Amino acid sequence: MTESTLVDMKKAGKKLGNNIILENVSLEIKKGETIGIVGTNGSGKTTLLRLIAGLSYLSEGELKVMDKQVKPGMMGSLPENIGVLIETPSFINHETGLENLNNLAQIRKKISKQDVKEAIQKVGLDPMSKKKVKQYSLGMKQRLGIAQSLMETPSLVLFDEPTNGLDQEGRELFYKYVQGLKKQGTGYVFVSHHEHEIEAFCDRVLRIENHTLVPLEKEKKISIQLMDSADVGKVLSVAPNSTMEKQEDGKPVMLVPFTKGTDEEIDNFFKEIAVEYKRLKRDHE
Ligand SMILES: Nc1ncnc2c1ncn2[C@@H]1O[C@H](COP(=O)(O)OP(=O)(O)OP(=O)(O)O)[C@@H](O)[C@H]1O
Repeated sequence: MTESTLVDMKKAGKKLGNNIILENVSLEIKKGETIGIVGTNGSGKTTLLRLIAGLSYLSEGELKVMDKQVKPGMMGSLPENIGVLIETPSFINHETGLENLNNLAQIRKKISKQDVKEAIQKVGLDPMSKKKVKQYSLGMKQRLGIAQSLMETPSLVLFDEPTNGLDQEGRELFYKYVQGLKKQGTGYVFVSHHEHEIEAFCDRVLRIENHTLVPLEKEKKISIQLMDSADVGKVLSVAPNSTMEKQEDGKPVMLVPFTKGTDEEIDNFFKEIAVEYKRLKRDHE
């Protein structure tokens, strides 16, 4: 554990009733790192996030979050600078988005009303809208939940399926916002079923298998040529570890990292972000 460690989980175990959910889980997250967690339904992904957030406690092992030991009875003395979006965000329905976030910002009094407005703008919502949250669509609520979790520039953010319900624009804005804070040192844990999205975006991806965390096999890169040069930004927004290689016939060639995946799955990933491309080769081929 060093000064730049945000999360230090050692040999952690979690039982719920008589069921073992997690066993022998060790995880270290450093400043500015994006960690992806994948796994089948019911494998324990949300449980892991809840443990790190201090919403639930280990049955075995040790957990430090920003140097504070997380253990039963410490509610209220948890590290304050954690942003959390776990499950559906809940807001006061008869208030506007701005009113909701202003009220929440009052709890810690870390940011100004102007900061709240800017966070709402960053997710593509209008802070001055008179719409009450009850009139929001699912995607709008999700955008507001993202603004809430990021508005105070937390050191660590825990995201459970953050892009659920987001359209293409929402996802691009989300990744841009996340990437901006990452550069300032914010660390992230992403839980998602969109494996390719998470693999392209995160620095490291781990899978929960047989109750424990297993790193996904070493990164591979595929070489692609974009049909439209304007799409470079789109690829970088969801796969920031990609690199621009060269131009061929005026069209950019990029290397995009994937940990695994069939050709069809990778095609679907690019379809989802609406990028037309031609496959050149995989670097491991
Ligand atoms: N209160 C509880 N008591 C007993 N078992 C529980 C309880 N809550 C959850 N579980 C069990 O814990 C396991 C892990 O649940 P969790 O929600 O962490 O999985 P997940 O990987 O996030 O699933 P999903 O992909 O469906 O969101 C599941 O098998 C679930 O049945």
